[in-house]
Amino acid sequence: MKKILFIGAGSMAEALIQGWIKEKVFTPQEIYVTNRSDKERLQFLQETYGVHCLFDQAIYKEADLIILAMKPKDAIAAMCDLQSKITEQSAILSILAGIAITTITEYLGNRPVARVMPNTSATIGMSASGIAFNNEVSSGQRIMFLQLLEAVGSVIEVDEDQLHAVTALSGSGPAYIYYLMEAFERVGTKVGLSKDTVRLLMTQTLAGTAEMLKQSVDEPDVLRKKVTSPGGTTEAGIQALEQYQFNEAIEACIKEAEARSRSLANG
Ligand SMILES: NC(=O)C1=CN([C@@H]2O[C@H](COP(=O)(O)OP(=O)(O)OC[C@H]3O[C@@H](n4cnc5c(N)ncnc54)[C@H](OP(=O)(O)O)[C@@H]3O)[C@@H](O)[C@H]2O)C=CC1
Ligand SMILES: O=C(O)[C@@H]1CCC=N1
Repeated sequence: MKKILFIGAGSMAEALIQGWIKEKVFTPQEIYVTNRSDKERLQFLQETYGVHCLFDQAIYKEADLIILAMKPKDAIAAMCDLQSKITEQSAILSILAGIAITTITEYLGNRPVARVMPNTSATIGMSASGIAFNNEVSSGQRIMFLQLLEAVGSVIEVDEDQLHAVTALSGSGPAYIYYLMEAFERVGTKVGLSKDTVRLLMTQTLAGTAEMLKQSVDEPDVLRKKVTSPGGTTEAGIQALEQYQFNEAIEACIKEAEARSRSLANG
């Protein structure tokens, strides 16, 4: 039986735990979770998913894989605490935004590290993840890491530096879409629909649009033009988006998020 140890028990740890258990990648008995101080949170995870949250210190040395899942600002303290507890062999999977692999090996020693940027849709097996490895990762371990992320969605290997952009786009991406949905629901009720009706219409519209982009050979602008009748409703809506500088807003959003990811490395 494997031993997978999560250091950090927040939203993203829970998303991966849920996804891996649902996809039968690990059994709950194979998963160990710890945090800094929030005992109620650990109790919730233990009761909800059946994972181990109270365990012997020996587990640190026995763990096959250690997952760094605390906030970037807490990473150095967590790694300082971890360094004497783990063996030289254990591999690391880091989901920390911004923190370089070299920072991890500086604190935890030279060892196999996969740096991953998943998103919370891992909960339902729909994450879009970026991944980068250090040279200590063997070809077998590389396959293992890729399979772990494929089990909870899609995964693409990128240069480590590109993970900042991945973080700004797909790591944070679900929040942008939820924010968009909040706006649709707010305005949808102003133009006469119930919130439930807006939710139903727009979740299906988002899902259908994503599927069209996956299946169609056409570029997004071609697909957009097929919706946009001259003098019609879509044209009026898009003109309003342009008037409110939609493109500038999106550019600022992604650039700010990317820059924040880079700055997280500096604490
Ligand atoms: N949320 C998201 O959508 C995504 C997050 N990420 C990355 O995942 C990481 C976690 O994010 P998220 O789950 O949102 O964070 P949360 O704030 O939800 O959870 C952070 C967890 O880390 C624990 N923690 C803090 N310090 C330590 C420590 N020294 N030792 C052990 N555990 C510690 C906290 O414990 P306690 O509560 O007891 O303090 C808490 O359980 C971040 O690095 C983030 O960049 C990546 C992709 C998407
Ligand atoms: O907001 C954050 O910093 C993390 C990284 C990507 C999503 N959440």
